[in-house]
Amino acid sequence: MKQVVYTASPESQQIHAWQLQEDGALTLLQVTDVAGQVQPMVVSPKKDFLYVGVRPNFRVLAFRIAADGSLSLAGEAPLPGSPTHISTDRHGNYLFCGSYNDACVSISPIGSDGLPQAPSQVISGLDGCHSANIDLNNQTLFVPALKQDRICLYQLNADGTLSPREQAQVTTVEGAGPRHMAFHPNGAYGYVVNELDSSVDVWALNNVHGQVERVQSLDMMPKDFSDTRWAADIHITPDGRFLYACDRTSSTITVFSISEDGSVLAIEGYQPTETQPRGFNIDHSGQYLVAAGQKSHHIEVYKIQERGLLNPLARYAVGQGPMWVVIHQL
Ligand SMILES: O=C1O[C@H](COP(=O)(O)O)[C@@H](O)[C@H](O)[C@H]1O
Repeated sequence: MKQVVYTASPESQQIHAWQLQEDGALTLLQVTDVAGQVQPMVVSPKKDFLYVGVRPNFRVLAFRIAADGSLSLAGEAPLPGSPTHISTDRHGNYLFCGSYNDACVSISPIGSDGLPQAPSQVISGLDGCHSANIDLNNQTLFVPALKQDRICLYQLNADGTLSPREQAQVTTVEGAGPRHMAFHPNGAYGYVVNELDSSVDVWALNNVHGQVERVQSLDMMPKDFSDTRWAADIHITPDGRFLYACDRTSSTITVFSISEDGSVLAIEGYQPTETQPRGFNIDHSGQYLVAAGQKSHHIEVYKIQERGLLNPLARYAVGQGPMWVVIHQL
């Protein structure tokens, strides 16, 4: 399996592209200098573009991905606010952007050429909007509004509009601060990391009443942790067996195992990692996890072991302030 790891370093305005070798080693392929602070990134479902949110001139850049994984700028489109998180629908027809500072989520059509266009709809009033996550059947967009302790639920309509679902939102524990989300591969459960209390919630996406419902909340920090909680990212292995979430104050990745049906999490361990891990990701084979240290200016590769525990392999200097990691299967 040939894979490329992309890291975004906004302070030095660079995207690093690394070949991920079969043994987990990284080889630098390309450094792309970008006119702007690069932050969230996502690979198109058709695997031909890397979309990158930049600031302070808020826009999405579309980089064409060559056969070896190297990038070339192909186009750009405006965004309605500072891009905190970008994603696409499952078919690559629409790009979603969540903006924390501008409290909105937007949808932008993606042309048949793969290039995103200007937003066709902007939904405001989402204080601390932190991500936009389409479910596996491409029907419901989950949008955590961190400062409102709620996750808004929108239906993605055939005409490319978003409208509130009949169940328009779910709420977290007060002060939790929902941030990022991962879906179980069976499509029945979603996992949300809460920034402000460093907890993880398990959401049943279609309970017996056809509703989204919280079925478990777990503290992701060790029992003796007493500092400020500041969680960031969450990812699941492709086989749905393990889940990972990171906390930036303690620079820790918490390892969870997942019950076979996806409904129950259990903590397996805590992995010390790069200083202030704001972003990480898991490779497509489910063997490696790559974490970025926003304050260490390094990324670190881990081998995923039995019970999901992490074995550090090597660390690599990247640009300044790395905070987003995407892994692309060529
Ligand atoms: O995690 C966080 O994210 C928000 C939004 O980030 P931004 O890069 O879109 O500005 C940030 O303001 C907050 O302080 C931080 O904890």
